[in-house]
Amino acid sequence: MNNKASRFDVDGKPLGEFDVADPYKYISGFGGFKESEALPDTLPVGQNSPLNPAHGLYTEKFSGSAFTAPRHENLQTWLYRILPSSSQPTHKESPIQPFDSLDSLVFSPNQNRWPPFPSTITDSTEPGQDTFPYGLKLVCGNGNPTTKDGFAIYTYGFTGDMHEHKQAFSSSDGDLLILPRTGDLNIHTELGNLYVRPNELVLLPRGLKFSISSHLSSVIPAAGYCLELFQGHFTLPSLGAIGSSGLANPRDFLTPVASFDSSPTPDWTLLTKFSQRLWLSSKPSPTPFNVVAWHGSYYPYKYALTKFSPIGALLFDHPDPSIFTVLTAPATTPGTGVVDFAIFSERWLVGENTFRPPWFHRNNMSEFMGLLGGEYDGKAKGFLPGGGSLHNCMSGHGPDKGAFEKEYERDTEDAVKVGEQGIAFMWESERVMGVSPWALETQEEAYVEESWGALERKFVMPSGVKSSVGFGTGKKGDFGADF
Ligand SMILES: O=C(O)Cc1cc(O)ccc1O
Ligand SMILES: [Fe+2]
Repeated sequence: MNNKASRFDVDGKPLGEFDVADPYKYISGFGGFKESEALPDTLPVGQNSPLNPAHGLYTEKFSGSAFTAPRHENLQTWLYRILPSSSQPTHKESPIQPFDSLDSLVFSPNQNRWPPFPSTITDSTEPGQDTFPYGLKLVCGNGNPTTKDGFAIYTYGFTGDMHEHKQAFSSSDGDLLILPRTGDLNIHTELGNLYVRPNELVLLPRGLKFSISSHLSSVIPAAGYCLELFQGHFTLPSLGAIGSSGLANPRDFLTPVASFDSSPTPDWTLLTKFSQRLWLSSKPSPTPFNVVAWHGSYYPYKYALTKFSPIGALLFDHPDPSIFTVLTAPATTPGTGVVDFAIFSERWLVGENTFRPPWFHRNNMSEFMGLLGGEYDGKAKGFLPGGGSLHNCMSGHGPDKGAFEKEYERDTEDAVKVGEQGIAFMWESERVMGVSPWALETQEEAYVEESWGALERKFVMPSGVKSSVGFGTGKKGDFGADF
């Protein structure tokens, strides 16, 4: 495995000179019970809510599921903190509302493609209104956070520093899955700190307060993709016949260790996304990053996509993209995702007598795709790093003419390495996706025509066969069944 695909600026040039080592410590492993304490002897022994918690801390429960959820889906964490969340100031609705409403989504059978999304989203010049929460822009989705139903897909871009402005953000609407494309994310959370680079994912669960800065933002804006999951949580896919390892291996998921700020000064602003609206703390709050120790099963994590171990066809035919599933958020229909997250990363294509790029297809599931760098082997032209595409339920798509012709003319069976320069990803859903008015305006009008309009007929009728085999005029007596 190499890490060539690790870092790119907005034009796709490697960013090596800005490389910074991840300064934080993590606990490894996907899911399950974890514990961490920033001060020794903080976690209670043999119980959760002792009469007098260590060091004069308060006990607070933080849950990601109903108390009564089945054990394997039950997500609860105990926090031992300097002050509980209830002591933080109440909220008032923000005069600035950065989040476009899901009520205005437009549903269309047409295919969509976007050129690179802008890396500066907010045009506000007010101090503090150029940070991550203000830089989220709704692209598409389906659902409603008040009924914990569905998801939303955003592009983001920001230059402001939440740490500097002492802003802590949380979404009560859902879990945030962030894929940075440019700019490292230095993230402080209630449960500890994460350093997330392009080609890594970070999952910040519903309700977790966090603050993001990007040390590169003075050079280039931090930009990327974000999915907010209103319904359930992501989990690793079952591997079935693959066996017990491969794809995203559980040990490569990293959760931060506890880390806290003991400052009593009330100089923080709490920003809360609640029912698609932004709320601000009614008065300055002391830091929410005051959790000294925690234990439980509800926490943030990060994962380097370059650690994904792809599994594929070794002899012939192109398999379904579900073999590249990193994480899945299960729907109620068994085997189906509210959102499946798949990646097309560095891998060898080896199929013999096989059209190796994706086939032409139209699917029951709807597919949003993005590109974190380089090229996607399914497209020759126009699908660019930082851009996106949406192929909704039953919308025909597949390789563009360039990719199709190149493969059709291939006269060698040599194995080919693809995905070395960057990773394409797909958020696939059982839901039909609606597109925001902003995204409709910024999409490329000529996408379909440019990609597939010039596909040539290659059909050759075998000699001696009538031109309407089996297909009559429909008029009386002409059923066409005369071949
Ligand atoms: O549309 C796409 O490019 C995504 C995709 C990839 C693939 O290998 C098979 C099916 C599919 O939808
Ligand atoms: Fe597809």
